[in-house]
Amino acid sequence: MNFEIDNVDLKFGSKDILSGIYLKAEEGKITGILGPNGSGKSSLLKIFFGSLQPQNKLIRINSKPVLKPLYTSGLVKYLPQHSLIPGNLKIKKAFDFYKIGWKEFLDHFPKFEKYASANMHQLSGGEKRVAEIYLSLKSPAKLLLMDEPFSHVAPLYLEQLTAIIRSEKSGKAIVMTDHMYRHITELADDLYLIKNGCSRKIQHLKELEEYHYLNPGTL
Ligand SMILES: Nc1ncnc2c1ncn2[C@@H]1O[C@H](COP(=O)(O)OP(=O)(O)OP(=O)(O)O)[C@@H](O)[C@H]1O
Repeated sequence: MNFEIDNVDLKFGSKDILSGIYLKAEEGKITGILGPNGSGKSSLLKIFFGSLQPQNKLIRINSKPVLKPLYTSGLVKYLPQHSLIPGNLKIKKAFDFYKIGWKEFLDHFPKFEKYASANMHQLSGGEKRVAEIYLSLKSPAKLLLMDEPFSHVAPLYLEQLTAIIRSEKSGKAIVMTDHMYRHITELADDLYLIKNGCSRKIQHLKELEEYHYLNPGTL
């Protein structure tokens, strides 16, 4: 299955944010989006999901236009930049709600055993993010949109999560953006840079320096 978003024009008031953006996400691949602060990455994910209405856009699934918001299709899961799960919900309830096995989660992350009867707000920011990323990855969605998944996550958990991401990608199209660009460049099969309102498909990492996303000599 493949998902395309095309001709995205977004303005807030008189400010142009995105102009003629194109991005393709394919099943079995991780599509990375990089871009400076305020370049419109979160907005693009919201538009893809269907929760933000731009001035113009076209979404296609397997080359066929889709006019209804994608979230109504049941095919897409969106991990927002900020919290996904309410703080007053018990973590085990969240796993029940998503129909994801708590025991299987503990096999990966045994340190969470102590939170078996805790509310989400009792977890640290990074721990909460680990649980949210895991729930998103294990969801049956065909398109997974992840907005800055790695913020606040410590290196050991990051290693485990990237292994799970690699093992889950075969049946999904995963789109992710993060300022921890090395994680994105290592994971991504396809990479886009959003800058000055435009999207560019990156073929060689050196282009990230040429387009002034990274300082010369960073790579
Ligand atoms: N609801 C809104 N109303 C007005 N302007 C907005 C709104 N949402 C976002 N913006 C503006 O749109 C631009 C793009 O924001 P967006 O959050 O999509 O960027 P981003 O690339 O995800 O940024 P960051 O990397 O800092 O999270 C910013 O200039 C932001 O101030």
